[in-house]
Amino acid sequence: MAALRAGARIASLRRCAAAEAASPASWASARKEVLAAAASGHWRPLRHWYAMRPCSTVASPLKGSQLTRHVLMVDPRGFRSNEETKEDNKFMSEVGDGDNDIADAVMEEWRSLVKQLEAVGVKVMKVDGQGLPDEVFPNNWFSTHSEGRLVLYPMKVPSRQKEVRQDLMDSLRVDLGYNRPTLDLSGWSRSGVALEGTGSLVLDRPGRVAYLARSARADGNLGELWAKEMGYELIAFSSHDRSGSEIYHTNVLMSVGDNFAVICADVITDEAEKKLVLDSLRKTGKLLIQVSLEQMESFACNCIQLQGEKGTVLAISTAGWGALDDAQRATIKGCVDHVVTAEVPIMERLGGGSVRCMIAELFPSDETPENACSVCRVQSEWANLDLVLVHEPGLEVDAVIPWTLDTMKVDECFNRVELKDQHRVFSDMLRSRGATVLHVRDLLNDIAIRGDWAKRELFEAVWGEEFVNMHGLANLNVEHLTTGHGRRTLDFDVPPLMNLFFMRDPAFAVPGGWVVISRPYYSIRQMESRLLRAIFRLHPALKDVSVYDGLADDPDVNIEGGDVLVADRETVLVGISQRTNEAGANKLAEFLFQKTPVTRVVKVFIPKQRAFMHLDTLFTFVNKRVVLTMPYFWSKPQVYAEVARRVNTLNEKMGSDSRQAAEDWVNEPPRIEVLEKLEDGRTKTRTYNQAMAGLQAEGIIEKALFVCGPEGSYATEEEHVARALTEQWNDAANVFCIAPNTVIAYKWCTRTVQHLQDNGVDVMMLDGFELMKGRGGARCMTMPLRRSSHKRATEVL
Ligand SMILES: NC(=[NH2+])NCCC[C@H](N)C(=O)O
Repeated sequence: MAALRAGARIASLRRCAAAEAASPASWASARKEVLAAAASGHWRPLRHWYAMRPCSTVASPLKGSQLTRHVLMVDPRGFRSNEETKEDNKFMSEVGDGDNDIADAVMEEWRSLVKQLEAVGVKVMKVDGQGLPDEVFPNNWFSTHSEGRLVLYPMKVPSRQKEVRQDLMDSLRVDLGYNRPTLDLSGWSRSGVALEGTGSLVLDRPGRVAYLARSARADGNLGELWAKEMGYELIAFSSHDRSGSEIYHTNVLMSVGDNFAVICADVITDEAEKKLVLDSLRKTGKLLIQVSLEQMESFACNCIQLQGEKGTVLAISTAGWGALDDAQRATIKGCVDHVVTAEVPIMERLGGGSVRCMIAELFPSDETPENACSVCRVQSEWANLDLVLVHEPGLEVDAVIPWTLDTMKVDECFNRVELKDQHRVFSDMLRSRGATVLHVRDLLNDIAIRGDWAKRELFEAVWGEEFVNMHGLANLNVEHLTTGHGRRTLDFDVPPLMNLFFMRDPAFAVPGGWVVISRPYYSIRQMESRLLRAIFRLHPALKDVSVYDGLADDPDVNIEGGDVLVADRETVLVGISQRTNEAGANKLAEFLFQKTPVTRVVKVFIPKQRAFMHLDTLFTFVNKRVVLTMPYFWSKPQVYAEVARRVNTLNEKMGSDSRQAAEDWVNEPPRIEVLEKLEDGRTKTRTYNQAMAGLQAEGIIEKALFVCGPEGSYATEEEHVARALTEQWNDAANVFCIAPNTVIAYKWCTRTVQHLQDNGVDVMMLDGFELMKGRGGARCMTMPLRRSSHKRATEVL
């Protein structure tokens, strides 16, 4: 599926590129917009990419090595002097004719460099070129990082943008164990902003410093974004060659090894900037080898230090090495174990790049899959919350009037201001224990701000191509994706997503790093799932998350996240309820057994009533194997039947015709059915008519706490159930476990809160009077994306 998606994405990017080429005006305005955003410091994508940086294993200073033994090189089968790059690459001195001879000769230069590197024990991954003129310089479009990350870069000219190879990246991601989201900056090229990989950025990896000579190929603002995202300090400066032009790539004027740096400081004309660069190199312990302008022009700085089998290696061209004087060469020899000098004169003259440019370093991930912190990792309902997605209710609330309550699936009209405020307090609570909180609205803006092509893709994914064409992209506003689209009050072409703040339901994370897209029961909620699917597909920091959308379009299936509880890494509970049917649960089980570590799916059959619309309205975890649920619900459903009968009598006496299906509690009591995946791939089923006893026998729960207090604490069981039904209606059972034994609960559910506290549960109380009118609690309002198993500092102390 990932490959398919990448294919579709590339196709649509091409479409957009073509559209932009056809309309230079919109291209120019997009560029202006982006640069204005850059200048004003509004880097929206940055904020979220940065926030999404996994918190426990962020690259720390002095982590990792400067040198690698693994490199990737692309053969120059399509090599030719590129008119497009010649414009600002002053190192290209000729344009070739006699193309055939050149191609052979350049291939020979490349092969002999590969051989020489291999001879000293550098491992070279050789990749067949696709026939593009400059693809022998792959270090410009991607870089790899031992923190488990790949970065893709925007190239200045169209012929070079084509070098970006998704297929290659997909296999590198697997082979080198990169389990963090790819930082894909390549889309910026559409806005005319370039940053050409380790051509533009010369990295001191352990020192976390990135040097950047500003040029048309090295945008300072984008460099800044890169540095923030990757945890580096950026040192940007201007440079000028002898004709006064900017030097096109930083890596032709400097090279940083692990203990030395070669640099032509004369080209840094601003004295303060020059001092900054040299001081930084000295401060980070580099022995400086300063070279002249002439030496730089012979590619003396376009060299790279690598790790060989028997010590470190400097790879440099014969021209570069030859241009150095004896003293400089002696100093370098004192810093490295071997020097490899490669004969690459044609490449240098016609390509304007030398040895360093041809080598893309591969830094395998130094994180094991187990401790790696990918974006999506949910293996329980209780581990510390790291990353969570929410939606703050906005103007969609205006669609709720007394006459639309049923359609909107809420039970009261809201006070808009209070509703928002209460949700903000909720987000703050989530943050207060260290979680990063993502908002749907921000993610949508992150996508759309990348350019019209991205906005189009987003609207087409959610509202369909026809709708977008009919209204015109310019008339569509990202805000409307949540608030609905209509011409007049309450006359909607697409409905407002009033229930989107119950983020739990439209999609849900399961073990194995997957997000599953739901298929909601009511059509008013189905658009929410489409929106979530688009976000996971298009947001740059989420698009590496594996998404299963096989349920989303299946008309036989109903499933909502409120019914799905991750008991542990191998066990998922699925409520069979008003909103989720057996077809949904079975198909989910099939997927989980095939693609994830889950081996047990427990179907929990509950009454199909609005009050218990999802399993999580009456059953949530507060800690490992500890749950909060309704009293007598699982063990003595006849108590509910009795309360229902009394209510029916009362209603009848009072002349009301409202009735409860009392006998259903006796005829179809809650029960569970366990599907287990066997070693041979087949599935075994066990049924327990006593659900609670079954969950205990399966080792899924050890202890239960009850809404409104412990069982046996009221004069009669009926009284307890009557009290509990009232608090449960206001989501007393729908608590959100933010860390082991720590939950967020509505403060109005006083009896339940008291009982939790009596049992040592840390309860964060939320004033949710408006929120609960929507008939959902704290768990309903969250979509956890990552929970970590490590202990937080506060727990260890
Ligand atoms: N996971 C939950 N319990 N979500 C509650 C959703 C409430 C929402 N008003 C609905 O009826 O759909």
